[in-house]
Amino acid sequence: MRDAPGEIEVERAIAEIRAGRPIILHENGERILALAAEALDSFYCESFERLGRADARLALSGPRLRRLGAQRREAGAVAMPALDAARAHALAFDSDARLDAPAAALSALEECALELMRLAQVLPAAIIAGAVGAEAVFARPLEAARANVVAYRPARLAALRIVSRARVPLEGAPDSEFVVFRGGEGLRDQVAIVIGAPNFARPVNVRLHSACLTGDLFGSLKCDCGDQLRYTARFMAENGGGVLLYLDQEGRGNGLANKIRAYDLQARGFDTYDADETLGFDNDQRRFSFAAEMLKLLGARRVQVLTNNPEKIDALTQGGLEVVADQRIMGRRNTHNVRYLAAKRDKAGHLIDLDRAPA
Ligand SMILES: Nc1nc2c(ncn2[C@@H]2O[C@H](COP(=O)(O)OP(=O)(O)OP(=O)(O)O)[C@@H](O)[C@H]2O)c(=O)[nH]1
Ligand SMILES: [Zn+2]
Repeated sequence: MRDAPGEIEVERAIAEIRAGRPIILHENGERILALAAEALDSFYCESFERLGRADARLALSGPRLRRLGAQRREAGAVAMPALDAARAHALAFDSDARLDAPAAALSALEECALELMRLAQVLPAAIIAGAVGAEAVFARPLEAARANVVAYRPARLAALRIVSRARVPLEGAPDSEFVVFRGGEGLRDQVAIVIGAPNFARPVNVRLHSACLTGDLFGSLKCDCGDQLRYTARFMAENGGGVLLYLDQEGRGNGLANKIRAYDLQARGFDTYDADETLGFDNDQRRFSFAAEMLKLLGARRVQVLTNNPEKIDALTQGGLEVVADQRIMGRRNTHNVRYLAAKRDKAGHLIDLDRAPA
């Protein structure tokens, strides 16, 4: 299957944003320059100045504006008549900053710029300016149509497909097959691990597991992910098989760099959700509809879900699967992760009974 031109354009725009270069977004003849706020440095300040206009704005997400003390709950933009990297960075991600100018509503193109920042997994804050004359100052900036950005997430869902599969024996689950999907969410492939020989005519054990490099791979003590992952594989191997989805949603969909930024804030006293909000993110960026599609592509219809997260159960039901049971799955509790687990229980409604977590 070949990607549509609109998707290719957005993928290139995402690569430009991640590389810290400005792009042009356009719709109906209106054109704006957008640059990730975290990429603004003295070079870009001078370049924007050479454009010769004082119309630059800093677009910020709703959570970030709330953190800065704004009254409005929606995303908004602050005027940046003289582009100043220190001020822009403070407003975009400094944990102590307060709003120093009023925030105005975003235009549709500015909203679109923030959506691209999220897709690119940089901080959701963008420097915006009119694009007139941009070609003379920046080396051929990439252009993307707003309509293509709007269509991108649904197109990625519809494009979900299996690209390869092979048997990979795992410790504790030697009869396992890795099935790799393209599409869905994030910047990389998705993985389904079919463990044993699940009988799809009966309710199948499933787990939706969002990637956690620190916990899954390195055994970080800050979360319970690694334990949950390994427990799931063993449980499925010993209980009639199952399907373990490993989803490219590092840091609740914020990406690894932003998760580590959040960890730095947590080291300074913020809990997991306050840290994300300080960086401009909602409690949870993840959507799980593509995970339901992966399960259906593998033949699952009725499922027993291993999770403490009610949103995953709702997403599978909404995605057309019949959830016949759900089962709690706890990693070990320790002094480093107990606050994280309690925050998930208290602020996000996860069904966590800390007294029953093994120490
Ligand atoms: N942003 C952010 N992400 C985190 C933090 N700690 C862990 N994560 C991410 O949170 C996600 C946890 O995903 P899952 O293991 O699927 O867990 P869950 O949504 O808690 O649900 P269940 O484990 O199924 O109950 C992973 O993407 C981790 O990388 C944190 O402090 N901040
Ligand atoms: Zn983790």
